[in-house]
Amino acid sequence: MIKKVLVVGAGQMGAGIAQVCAQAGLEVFLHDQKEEAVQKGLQSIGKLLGRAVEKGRMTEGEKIATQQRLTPSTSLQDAADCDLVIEAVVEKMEVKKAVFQELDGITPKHAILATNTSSLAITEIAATTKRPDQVIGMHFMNPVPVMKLVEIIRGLQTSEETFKEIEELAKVLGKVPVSVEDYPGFVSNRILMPMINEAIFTVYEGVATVEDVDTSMKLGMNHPMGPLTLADFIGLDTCLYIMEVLHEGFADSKYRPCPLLKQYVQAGWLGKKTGRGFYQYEKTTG
Ligand SMILES: CC(=O)CC(=O)SCCNC(=O)CCNC(=O)[C@H](O)C(C)(C)COP(=O)(O)OP(=O)(O)OC[C@H]1O[C@@H](n2cnc3c(N)ncnc32)[C@H](O)[C@@H]1OP(=O)(O)O
Ligand SMILES: NC(=O)C1=CN([C@@H]2O[C@H](COP(=O)(O)OP(=O)(O)OC[C@H]3O[C@@H](n4cnc5c(N)ncnc54)[C@H](OP(=O)(O)O)[C@@H]3O)[C@@H](O)[C@H]2O)C=CC1
Repeated sequence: MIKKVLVVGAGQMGAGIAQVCAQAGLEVFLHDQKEEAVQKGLQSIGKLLGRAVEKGRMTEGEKIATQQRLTPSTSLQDAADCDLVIEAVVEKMEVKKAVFQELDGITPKHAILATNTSSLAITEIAATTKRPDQVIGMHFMNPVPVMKLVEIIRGLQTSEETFKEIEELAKVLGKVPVSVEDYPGFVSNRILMPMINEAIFTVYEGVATVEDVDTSMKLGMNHPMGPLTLADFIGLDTCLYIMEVLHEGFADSKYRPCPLLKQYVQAGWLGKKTGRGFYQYEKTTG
């Protein structure tokens, strides 16, 4: 039974995951290397819980109880008595592997190690641990408190017991789980990211402006956000890493990342989180 969770990475995904876990009654550590990042994550959770109280979806008492279940962490040793770790650090294989190796040595034997990776191979991450049967993909969508879907990805070595526990947890969190096999980009990003990349190509080739591309998809296809607004929201670094995983994983040129996407990432224009991407933002979000 999963009661205590540590979330690694207090960025936009990690904070959202920590929030929904705490709201569901779990004890949660929110971990990042820097104290400042943890505090930023906790602040954003506090704001969203405040909004939930204003909207009448939660009482002030429930908000306080949720916040009391959230503990800041800057040491991975806090995972020593956790039943589950959900990793949400940057989308880079070598960084995730290092985190999983460290966690493997810290967490109790029964603990499940889950990754929120958008595209990377669960099988490869699992193979760096001594418990590959207890490693699994638990891919939440952004913004986590709002979006219902969780892709649950089995690595080649993932046990049925691990899969069932995580599937059950997703339901406890109020999410709808779908079962996905371990192929680059899984289902959601294999379909979404080439569309975003193509939208960037249309701007790169001068077919239309950023605004007109977004308007086409919003008003023409009823998408809630245009693809370039969505790319900024996801993070252009994350979009590029996912395209690179698809390109390399399928060895198919149809997944080549648009040069403009590469250039924006090189410039540090990562979207909403850095204040500039295809659009400009007030630099408030983390
Ligand atoms: C990259 C990956 O690996 C996978 C991914 O996640 S891909 C990204 C998937 N996500 C999407 O495609 C999101 C597409 N966009 C949307 O669905 C909507 O624009 C949206 C839900 C984000 C916002 O909805 P909206 O109607 O335009 O705006 P708004 O009315 O302000 O917000 C609707 C609700 O969402 C909440 N919300 C909006 N942004 C939020 C955020 N960043 N965090 C938490 N909650 C948020 C608002 O509080 C609001 O809730 P209430 O009405 O209950 O207060
Ligand atoms: N953005 C999205 O829409 C979605 C993203 N994902 C996936 O979630 C993961 C996180 O993405 P997102 O939240 O957007 O990214 P962010 O950049 O917002 O957050 C990542 C956080 O992890 C921290 N971090 C990096 N390395 C470590 C480490 N070794 N130990 C602890 N913390 C670390 C970063 O700190 P610092 O900045 O100091 O490096 C940062 O605070 C990625 O794998 C991404 O693919 C999944 C679904 C949707």
